[in-house]
Amino acid sequence: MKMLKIKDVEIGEGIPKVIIPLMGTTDQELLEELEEIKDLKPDIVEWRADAYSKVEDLTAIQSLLEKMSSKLLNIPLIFTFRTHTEGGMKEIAEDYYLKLLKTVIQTKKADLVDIELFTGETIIKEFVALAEENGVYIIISNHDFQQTPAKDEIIYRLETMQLLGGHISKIAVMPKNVQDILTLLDATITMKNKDRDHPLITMAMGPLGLISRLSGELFGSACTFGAGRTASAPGQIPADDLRNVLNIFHKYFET
Ligand SMILES: O=C1C[C@@](O)(C(=O)O)C[C@@H](O)[C@@H]1O
Repeated sequence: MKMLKIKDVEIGEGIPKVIIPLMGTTDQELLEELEEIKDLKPDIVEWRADAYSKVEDLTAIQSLLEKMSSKLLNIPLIFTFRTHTEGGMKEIAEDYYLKLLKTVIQTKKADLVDIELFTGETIIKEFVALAEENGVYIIISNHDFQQTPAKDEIIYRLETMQLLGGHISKIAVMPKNVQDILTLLDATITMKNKDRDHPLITMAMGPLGLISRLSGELFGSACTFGAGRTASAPGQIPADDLRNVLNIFHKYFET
């Protein structure tokens, strides 16, 4: 897996990088939350803007992004609006979703922007080109809160993300039993062994899926989400517990 270096963070190399989500709803809450999570030493911070009360105000988004990026300094920032159909907190029109992502990319204040695979191939390719012009990286993502697709389907989605030019591919699935976790891990290791040129992030959500959030160094998931003030998905454990396990794993792990 080729490594992607964003600021000083080497994604796809060594210990999986810990991403802490910001889930505040107001400017004040978000800025306080940001200070709080900085103490947890995140490798990367994700702003889950679908939780933000003023997400439909582009000027408010731009000004908050500026404040966040100036406070985060060398910590990369991901901008994510998780759509309602993929588990997000707010429903917005598709046109606005696209306008929002475009505005964020053009501010150049987020290092990475998340776009969902089902947005459509043509649009995604346009966003990848726009991001590259602006020095921003694209995570193409997919979330299944109902089930775990078959291994071939998971691989197909991750490969499609790569073919569309995304810089990182991410899939989150919901396991119904232990076998589903093996399916997700099997798809992940299969993709890792293809040795394509960009990092993957995979996870099984909910309490059953916890092992997938801890074992990325072995199976090939380059980043893992840990909760700061509030978890952004079921199954996320506190970031400091997560880091402890990742460190123990890394200490005794030999490639
Ligand atoms: O895509 C993801 C992964 C995630 O859903 C998780 O399961 O940790 C959490 C989200 O905030 C993030 O955008």
